Amino acid sequence: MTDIIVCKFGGSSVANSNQIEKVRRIVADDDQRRIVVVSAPGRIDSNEQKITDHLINIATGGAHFREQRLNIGAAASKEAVIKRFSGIIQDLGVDTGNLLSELRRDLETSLHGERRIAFLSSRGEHYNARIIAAYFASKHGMKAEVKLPEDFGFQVSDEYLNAQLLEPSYDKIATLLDSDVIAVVPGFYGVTERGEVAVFSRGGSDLTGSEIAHALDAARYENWTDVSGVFEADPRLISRARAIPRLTFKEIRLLSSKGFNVFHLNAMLPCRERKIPIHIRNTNKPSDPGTVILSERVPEEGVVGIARLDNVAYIYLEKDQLGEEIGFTAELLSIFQDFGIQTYHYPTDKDDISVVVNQNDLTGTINDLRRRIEQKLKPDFMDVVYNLSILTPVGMGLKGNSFPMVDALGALGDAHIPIEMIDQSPSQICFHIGVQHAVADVALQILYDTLIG
Ligand SMILES: Nc1ncnc2c1ncn2[C@@H]1O[C@H](COP(=O)(O)OP(=O)(O)O)[C@@H](O)[C@H]1O
Ligand SMILES: N[C@@H](CC(=O)OP(=O)(O)O)C(=O)O
Repeated sequence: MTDIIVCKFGGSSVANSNQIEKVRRIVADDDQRRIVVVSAPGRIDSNEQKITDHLINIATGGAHFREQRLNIGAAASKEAVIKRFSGIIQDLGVDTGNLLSELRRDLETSLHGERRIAFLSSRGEHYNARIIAAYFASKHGMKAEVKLPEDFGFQVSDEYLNAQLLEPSYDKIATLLDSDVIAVVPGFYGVTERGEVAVFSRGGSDLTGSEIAHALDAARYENWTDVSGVFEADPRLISRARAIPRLTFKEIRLLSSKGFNVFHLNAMLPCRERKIPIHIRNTNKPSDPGTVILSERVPEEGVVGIARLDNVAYIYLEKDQLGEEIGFTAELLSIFQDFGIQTYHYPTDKDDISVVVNQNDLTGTINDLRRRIEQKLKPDFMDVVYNLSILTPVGMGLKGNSFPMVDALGALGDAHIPIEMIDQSPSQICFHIGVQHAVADVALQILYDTLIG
């Protein structure tokens, strides 16, 4: 293990010059903080959009915001991106040469399809890292340099919008420590073998930081955001929720995959492999203790957090003895795979099965999907149920302890909340309760009060 700390600052921490100054102070405060991964500027306030969303909107000719029913065209997004970066440069008072003309040129790229979306959506991180490194170095005499993925060889697969890091990158990442400068690295993107830009899935700067921590065998991976750690429930939904002091890698994996969007669900994997603690901290309150994520902890409670996933649908099939038909489930799941639809659970019984999915993935494909299932598997009955929310209590203390599950169902029953689905995870450290979206707020509140509050 080295004594290096890898820090990642999320979009909210680098959204404007005030935030960037807070980042500079945090980095300067500990000389072990040698790697600084930065995101694109995030929201300054809730009616602003993230720069990455503006960039995707430019790439898609305005379709990205149209899908979210936002009336912001591609030209307006272009203006917003340029305005935000020129504002940051001006407010920081830093000389960035012809960086803004480079940005304008990049926004006019002639790339098409996924390559276009990947390239444009990476520009937020790319330009922010260059500006932040210039600010660190020129204004305060810090020894800092930008290290771009295309220069040091952060190589990824050519799945342009869902890239994976390639093995040779690990040796290249190690070269970041060749000199004693602080390396400012843009998160979220890498380059393919052919030198094209490919991005991780959304929120993927967390992954950049985690992969770098892994490659350098860092002492710690600090993930700086705008909340004081991982909360027991989304703090926007449960105002009483508190930061969780300690979580295991397994617990954060389950919470992130079931709706906590504070930390990318795959970002714990590279750290887990080398037992590198992850520390989630608040850029606006650096003295708050935050949440530490590690290999093991002694649970003092049953449930440590409750995640919520909205926009869930399931496809339900009935066919006599399908549960005995070897290969039925495999064939059904391969149809979803052919349509590029990720499946979450597939509870099965003797004569029926349901497949749980993100309902946005069914937009535009559901009719073709149904047709293909009918042709291939000839079910007796098929139905699609939309607008569910899945609530997932998680905690190491649930293993072998069914009381919280009983309490949860009892409390929802007392409140006459209809339950659409129940499922216990094979690990026994979480269970899922599906309810109609319309009652999800009340149901989450009841579960919080019963299991944690
Ligand atoms: N359980 C949770 N604990 C903490 N934050 C959560 C949780 N669930 C959702 N969030 C939201 O995640 C946000 C932080 O994630 P994100 O917006 O990706 O930050 P960043 O811009 O730092 O990458 C918080 O502001 C909070 O609204
Ligand atoms: N900017 C990218 C990657 C990222 O990780 O952003 P953030 O740190 O703001 O979640 C996105 O919006 O998806």
